[in-house]
Amino acid sequence: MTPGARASAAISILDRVLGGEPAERALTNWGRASRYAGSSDRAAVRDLVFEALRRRSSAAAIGGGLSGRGLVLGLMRAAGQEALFSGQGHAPAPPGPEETGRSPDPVEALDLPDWLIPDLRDSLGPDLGPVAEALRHRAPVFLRVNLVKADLPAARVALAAEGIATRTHPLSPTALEITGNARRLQASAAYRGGLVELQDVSSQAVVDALPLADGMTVLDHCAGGGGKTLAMAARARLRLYAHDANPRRMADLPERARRAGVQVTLTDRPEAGAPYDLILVDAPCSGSGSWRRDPEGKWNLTPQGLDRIVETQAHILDRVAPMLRPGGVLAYATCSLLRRENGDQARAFLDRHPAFHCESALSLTPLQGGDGFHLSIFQRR
Ligand SMILES: C[S@@+](CC[C@H](N)C(=O)[O-])C[C@H]1O[C@@H](n2cnc3c(N)ncnc32)[C@H](O)[C@@H]1O
Repeated sequence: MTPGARASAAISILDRVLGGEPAERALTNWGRASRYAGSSDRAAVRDLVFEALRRRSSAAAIGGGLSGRGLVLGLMRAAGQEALFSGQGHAPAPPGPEETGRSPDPVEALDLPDWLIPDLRDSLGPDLGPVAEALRHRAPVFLRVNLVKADLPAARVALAAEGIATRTHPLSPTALEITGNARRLQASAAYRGGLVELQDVSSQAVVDALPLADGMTVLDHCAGGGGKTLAMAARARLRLYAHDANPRRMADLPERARRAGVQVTLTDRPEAGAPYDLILVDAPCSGSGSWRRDPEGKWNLTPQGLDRIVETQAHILDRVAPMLRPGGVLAYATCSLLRRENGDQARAFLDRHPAFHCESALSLTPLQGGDGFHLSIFQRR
């Protein structure tokens, strides 16, 4: 496919996304219907779609409208590549007089939902502008070295032998950032053999901060795909339980645990395994710290949706608190940048549960390299 044809494909996919179809599904449907597209075409179209979503409001202003065409035209114009809209071959038609566009205003330039900007300003203070800018760019790809199977230098060597270049990262001693040939990872022996897992560096830093020790009984209460479950299992010999309100999200966890060489028990009745020494609540949240990876999330969040999320977080904390033994640790994490979901939620929990005190808290934003994350560690007296 020519660059112009890729732009046309991105336009049609973005139109479907703006019409309500999830981006992954729209990309898959386009891929199925476009057998002529090779793997590099698919990757390029995907990159364009996600870049347009990360910069939705600024690209729409520059491109003259919130449509697939406006977004891609805005991206191309901003990059000095408007000539791609040539109308030749499969390229999009040249811009018409109504598509002159304009510079984004200061709010549009942040590429954040308007309604959330006061909350984000309140939460991030002077970091709002730099964080918004970071969220306009694609996230780096991080690996977690599985210490059950390899140390960091050995994993680096194994990856390098397969052409995958990496560097270490100061946020976590198990993290490697891929600097070359990320697309080779899934087929690599190092990945298939469980030496490394895909995991954001801030997620790793959150697990590093947990006071885990051999022999502990631990519950990962919102395990999802099990990224943090596996990271905890690699840190110490634990009796480890994984639970999720949507058990289908844990479907791959047994196979991932087998590949990683660790043991995890899935449970739909976490109360049955109580009392626990440590419970991790990696709570459902706005996802605002990971909008680089999930840019649709930033435009799909609504004020009502956020209220519901905050309520659910409080319910989950109230449910797990009695499952801890006295002296046990409750770790509350979100990949959110918002105070409502982080510090405010933690304070409200302590108000409702005087038997707990806050041991420590950690807040990360994309300015430190990984996703935005918050961790509060509470101890039951
Ligand atoms: C942020 S994700 C977890 C990510 C996962 N810990 C990881 O590291 O890959 C939040 C998870 O919480 C689950 N969840 C939502 N409401 C829940 C509830 N009331 N109780 C338990 N899990 C819940 C969701 O299904 C989702 O998988």
